[in-house]
Amino acid sequence: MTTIKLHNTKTRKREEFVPIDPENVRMYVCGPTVYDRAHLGNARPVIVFDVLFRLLRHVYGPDHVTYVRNFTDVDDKINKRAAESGRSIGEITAETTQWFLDDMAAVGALEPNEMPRATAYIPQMVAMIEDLIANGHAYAAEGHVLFRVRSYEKYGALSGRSVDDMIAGARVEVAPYKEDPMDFVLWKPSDDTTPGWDSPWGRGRPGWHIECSAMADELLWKKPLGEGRLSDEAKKHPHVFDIHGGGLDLQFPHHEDEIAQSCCANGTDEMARYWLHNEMLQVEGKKMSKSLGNFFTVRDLLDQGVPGEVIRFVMLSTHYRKPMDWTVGKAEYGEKVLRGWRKAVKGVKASKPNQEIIAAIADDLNSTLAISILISMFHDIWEASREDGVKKPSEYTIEEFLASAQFLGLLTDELGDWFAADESVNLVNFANLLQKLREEALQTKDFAPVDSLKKALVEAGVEVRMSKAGVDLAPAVGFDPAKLEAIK
Ligand SMILES: Nc1ncnc2c1ncn2[C@@H]1O[C@H](COP(=O)(O)OP(=O)(O)OP(=O)(O)O)[C@@H](O)[C@H]1O
Ligand SMILES: [Zn+2]
Repeated sequence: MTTIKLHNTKTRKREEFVPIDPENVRMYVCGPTVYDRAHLGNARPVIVFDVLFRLLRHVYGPDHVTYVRNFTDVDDKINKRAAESGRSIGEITAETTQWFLDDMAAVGALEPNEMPRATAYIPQMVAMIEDLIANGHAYAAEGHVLFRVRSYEKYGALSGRSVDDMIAGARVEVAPYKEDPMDFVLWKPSDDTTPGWDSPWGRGRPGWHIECSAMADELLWKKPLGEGRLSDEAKKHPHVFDIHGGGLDLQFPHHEDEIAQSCCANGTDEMARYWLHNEMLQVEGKKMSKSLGNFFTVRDLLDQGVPGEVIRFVMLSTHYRKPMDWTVGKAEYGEKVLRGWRKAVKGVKASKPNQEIIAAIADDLNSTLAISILISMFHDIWEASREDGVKKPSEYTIEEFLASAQFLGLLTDELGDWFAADESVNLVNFANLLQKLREEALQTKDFAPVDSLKKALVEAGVEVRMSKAGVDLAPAVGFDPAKLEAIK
């Protein structure tokens, strides 16, 4: 069996991944707050953990992996958006959730097994908060319930920092009902204008962190246990699951708070075995984020004609624990490479992925290495097929190359529409027309019609080569068949 190694934030070490129950590998990743289109940064954890999901399914079998990613559909940012736009909260969250699913499918992410919405798990959150109050880790005050951070001595272990250091670096809200400024909200009161649910502390709504603790426990522990799916070994580690993921920006406070809530409510000494954090997608050295306003959405790029497959390729080219920038140059390069690959695998049936690719991903998700192996595999196969007499045999097959790319979620049928659209356009007619105009121009000495057609073709992303031998047209980077339609 393939050995998987993962960098565990908790120990700050690369460790061999050993699941609690290999028949039921369990992973939770924090999902989006649904009030706006996903920006490109939001797509990074989705793609990173999709690669891990594919690896786990490959190693343990697709029926033996449970991946849960939530939708935060109760949050003050959503309330604010609803108030500003005059639309209902339900309408905004339903629309944004669907946008997110469409945009993430466009970059080739498989859907997780469970995608719980926070508002469907309020009773579980209330029950967990009641447990925390009962065992002294939380207290109710003025309609709020707060987690007593100083009551959990391991608080801060994930980040490796002391509580005092963290307070110094964070914006903690001081409020009269708090025993300590560091204490965080588990429940807060709602007025008539904000969504609320009845609770032992009056009508209110949950704080952000509690939802992940409650939903992870419900879907990764209680549900599989109830269905009789967990092994005896797994039952020896109640409430604990294998992998918890998210962006590095969530490490503190969100993940520290999740750990504190889960461990204190469940009486465990860990929430998850392995904690993985992706680094940030940046814009000029700063995290791309909605609050900073320095973002563009995945949909913006798709609308500009950047194929979702190219976005995926560019993301995979940088290791998940390194910050990265999006550049036009990277997208152009990705499109060029993918166009060449897609041309070569037309009609090819995938066989089995190459072991080197799997080994690269199993080594702390080294997708950068996996992409460079794919590039050299392709080059090797191409060299072997040259018809200039200098053939050298390739150790790879094109079927294996295709399976290896598909293992990374590239060259799949689902992501192939952009290339099919390229292919369906017959450039020969344009080449003939250009040739005809050129011949006429040589007689009339009026080259304006030639120049104007050439300009329109270049604007549509067509590479135009004119020589004595004739006219040669080929799709280039940014090729947009829709613009060709307009020329007709
Ligand atoms: N620039 C980024 N690069 C990589 N991951 C990111 C980036 N921004 C957000 N994420 C991740 O996307 C997911 C959803 O984050 P969230 O909805 O809080 O977005 P956000 O842009 O950070 O919002 P805000 O600025 O309003 O806090 C989280 O897992 C988060 O870690
Ligand atoms: Zn979370």
